[in-house]
Amino acid sequence: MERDFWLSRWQNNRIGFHEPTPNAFLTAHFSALDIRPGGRIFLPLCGKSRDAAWLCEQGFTVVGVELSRLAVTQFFAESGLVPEISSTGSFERFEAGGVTLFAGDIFDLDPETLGRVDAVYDRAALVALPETMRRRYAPHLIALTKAAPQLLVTLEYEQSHAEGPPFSVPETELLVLYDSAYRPESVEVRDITGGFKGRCPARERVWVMPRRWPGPD
Ligand SMILES: C[S@@+](CC[C@H](N)C(=O)[O-])C[C@H]1O[C@@H](n2cnc3c(N)ncnc32)[C@H](O)[C@@H]1O
Repeated sequence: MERDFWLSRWQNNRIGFHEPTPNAFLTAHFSALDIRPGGRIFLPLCGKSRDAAWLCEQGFTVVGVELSRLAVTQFFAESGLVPEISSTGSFERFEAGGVTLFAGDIFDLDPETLGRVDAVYDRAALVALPETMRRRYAPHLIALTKAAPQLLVTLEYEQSHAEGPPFSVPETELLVLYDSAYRPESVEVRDITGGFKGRCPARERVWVMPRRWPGPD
C-alpha cells in the first residue's frame, strides 16, 4: 500500500488492526523459536503493538520499524516511557525500556542500522502488503535479519471475494516467498468468526520458521 494510505489511517485513528492486549498466537507460540534470554526480537511494520511490551516482559529486547511517527510516539506514551530520540539516515530512532523503534520505511532500512536480530515476529506485516510488495518484502526481510527465525501469522481467504488490506497469503505463496531461507511449519490454524469482513470464510495460520542454514553466531 502507498505510504499516504497508512499515514492517513493513523492520523484518522482508523486502526482496527491494533490489539489492546498481546496477541494470543504470540504468547502461545513464541517459545517454539527457542530464543535465548536477552535475544533481540524484530517487529517489522510494528504499529504501536502491545506485543513489544510483552516480549520485554519475557526478558527480550525489541526493535521495530514503523512508517507512522504518530504510531511510534503513541506506543511510548501508552507505555508510560519517555524515549530518547535520535536521527539515523532517513529514520528517527526512539529508544526506551528495552524497545527501539525506527520511524520510517522498512524498504529504506539496512542491516547495519537495524543491528543484530535474533528472531522476527510478524503479525499483520506481510499480510498488510499487496502481492507486488510482498515479493519485495520477503527477500528484504531475509537480508535484513540474515534469516533470523521467524514467528509469522498469515491470513487466508478467497482474495477475489474481498479486497485487502489485510491480504490473503495462501500456503503456496508463503512457501514460494520463504521456503529457500526457512523451514516453515504450520503450527495452528484458526477460523475467523464471521469470516473476512463478513464477506467470505477466513482463517489465520501461525507459522514457526527456523532458518535453513546455520545462524551467524
Ligand atoms: C496492519 S498494521 C499492523 C501493525 C502491527 N504489526 C500490529 O500488529 O498492530 C500495518 C502497519 O505497517 C505500517 N507500514 C506500512 N507500510 C510500511 C513500510 N513500508 N514501512 C514501515 N511500516 C509500514 C503501517 O503504518 C501500519 O502501522
